[in-house]
Amino acid sequence: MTTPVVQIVDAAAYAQAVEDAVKAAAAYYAGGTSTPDDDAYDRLVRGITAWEADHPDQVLPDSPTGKVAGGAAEGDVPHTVAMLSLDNVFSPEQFAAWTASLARRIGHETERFSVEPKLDGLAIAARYTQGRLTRLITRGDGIAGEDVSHAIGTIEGLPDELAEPVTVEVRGEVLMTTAQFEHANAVRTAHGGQPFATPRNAAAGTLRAKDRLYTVPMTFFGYGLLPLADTEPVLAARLGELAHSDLMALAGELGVNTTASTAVPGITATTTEGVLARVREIAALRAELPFGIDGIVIKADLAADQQAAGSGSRAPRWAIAYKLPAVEKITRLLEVEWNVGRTGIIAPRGVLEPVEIDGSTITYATLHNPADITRRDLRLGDHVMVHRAGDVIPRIGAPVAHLRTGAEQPIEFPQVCPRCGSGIDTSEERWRCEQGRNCHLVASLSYAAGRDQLDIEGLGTTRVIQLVEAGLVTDLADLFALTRDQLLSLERMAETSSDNLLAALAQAKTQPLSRVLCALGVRGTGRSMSRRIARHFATMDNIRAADADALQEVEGIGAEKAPSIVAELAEITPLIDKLAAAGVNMTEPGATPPSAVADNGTVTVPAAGPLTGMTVVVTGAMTGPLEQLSRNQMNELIERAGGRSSSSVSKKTTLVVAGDNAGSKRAKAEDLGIRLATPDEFAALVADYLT
Ligand SMILES: NC(=O)c1ccc[n+]([C@@H]2O[C@H](COP(=O)([O-])OP(=O)(O)OC[C@H]3O[C@@H](n4cnc5c(N)ncnc54)[C@H](O)[C@@H]3O)[C@@H](O)[C@H]2O)c1
Ligand SMILES: [Zn+2]
Repeated sequence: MTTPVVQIVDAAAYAQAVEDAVKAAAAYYAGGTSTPDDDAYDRLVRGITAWEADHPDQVLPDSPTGKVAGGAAEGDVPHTVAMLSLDNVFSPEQFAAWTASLARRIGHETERFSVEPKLDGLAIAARYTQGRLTRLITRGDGIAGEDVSHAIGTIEGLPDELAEPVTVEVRGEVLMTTAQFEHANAVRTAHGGQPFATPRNAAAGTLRAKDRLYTVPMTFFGYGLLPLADTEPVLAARLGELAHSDLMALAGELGVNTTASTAVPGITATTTEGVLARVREIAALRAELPFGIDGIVIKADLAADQQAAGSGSRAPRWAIAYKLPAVEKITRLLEVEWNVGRTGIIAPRGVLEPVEIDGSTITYATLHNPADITRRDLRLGDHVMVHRAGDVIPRIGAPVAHLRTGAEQPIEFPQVCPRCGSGIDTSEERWRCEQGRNCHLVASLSYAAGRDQLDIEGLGTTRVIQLVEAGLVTDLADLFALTRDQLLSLERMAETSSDNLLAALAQAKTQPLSRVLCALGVRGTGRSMSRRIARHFATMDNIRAADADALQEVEGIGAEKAPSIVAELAEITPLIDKLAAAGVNMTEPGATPPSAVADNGTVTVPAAGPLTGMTVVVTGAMTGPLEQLSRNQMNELIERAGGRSSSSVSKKTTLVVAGDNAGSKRAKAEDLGIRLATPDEFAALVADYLT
């Protein structure tokens, strides 16, 4: 997982890159929001490193290379022992090379390794005087850090008082757990602040903030224990001799939180294989951890090995970070979709400008709920931090506010259920369709009653909801069993409307098979596909008898769609039977089944109509005898007359029916020299088929 470098071409570009990197690092360590994502920063630093390797005499003093915190952080409290960064490896091979170089340096194989998660927060030194926590210092530039003692009392796992009155320095990571991060952003935005983009960013910003009106908790994990100047000499000597794993046990006994309290406790291993096995285990658990990790830290466990290895100016030689792929990237939020779940939960989903995270391209990410969108102050067009760990659904974090251009648009929340049109219950953070589990039923009944399906006048969504809520209808077929008395028992249902609805239902039973099929809502069978299937098979029995191969004879049904249509039709067999029993028409007028081979061996060919062999496109407003026809009805008419309907003009088009205000389709037909007809001319052509 080595990201490509930024190519630096000349000294000016190099100077600019150094300036950019120092600026980014300064913001990064101070908890600012204006940082690039880590991959982008690392690419920049690799570019700087590469250029410096070729131009060693032109290295700028500000350069981030070879420095702790990229040279950007500072402070005025000197550290007892330098607080360093870590070098990285990215693969088992690189790790093996590191262990080999360590063995050469110390003159023998490393006897024992400690393996711990690399917590993704920021390093801190906590000084205890006779057991009391007196001072908190950031890592700073490694030599001196900033005093952040004001944060004492807000960091879980870092007790005010140790179990023993010892004078020691505890080092470790301050971070925000996922829950603490959510809480911090809620509190921050409630106080009018911008939400933090990442938990790391939130921890850095919170730790350094002095005069906040509110406090938000963070968590500490210790990974170092060392003596201070006035530590009692026996203890000081002991701390200098203990193995890292023993120091961690001691820290735990003193009351300091360590990784021992997590699902990925630090362990020791004596072989490279043992270390790598643990690396894999921790990587596999990463997505489930309640805090972020960005790798695994491997240390020579024994004090003697550490001393023999020594340290460089930026990192110790006895420890290494085995980096895991970045799980956070910045990309743009393009759109928000609202999906209704099985139980009626209406969940927003963000559509992203595609971004690659850990080897997969991410185009969607969850946004939880409307309150969350408001809390994060997200807008369409925003640059957002996207987080994806393992197989978990990617999440959208906060917007990167300083990248706003002013063209961002507010995200619109739905006013009615986007699936069935009912009201929305907004009393909880997770919005829900008022129909709950019935939402799907209401939506499918409303769809079936629609103009292009069974065209049942008087059966709009409101009426469907009424029927469903009264328990009168539990599926499509129940509609046809409704009685006058039942309808009259409903509110706002007078005699006339009841009779009208019954008449409309009776009429719906006579609709052609294509519309009945469409009304069933089988995936992949919209209006025109339903017509093609119905014309091809002529009867519902034939359709149901068809296997996937037979279905593929219908134009537009491929190897992928066919089996799913077959399976879905099989699933709704009882419903289809119930509809047939209720008297719903199951044949397509004028169509002949494909294998209608007569006894004498001749195949019955469907009667040719005036449009046989033609592909017809309708555009503009219809007038005259065609005025009342919807686009769907026009297409039905074309197909009844033997033609093929299409919605776009191409070289294959044979006729374009162009009504008033016909636009680009007409122009294209003229360009291609395709025959044009007015609505009246067309009506005359298909007069026999107009019903
Ligand atoms: N996005 C940006 O603009 C930006 C700017 C600067 C740095 N960065 C990122 O920061 C990283 C470099 O930062 P760094 O110098 O803090 O180094 P680092 O985070 O890669 O590694 C060193 C740190 O690991 C931490 N750590 C966690 N668990 C540990 C454990 N068990 N034992 C010991 N240490 C442990 C300590 O805080 C230590 O200081 C780079 O990966 C870079 O991408 C990003
Ligand atoms: Zn609904």
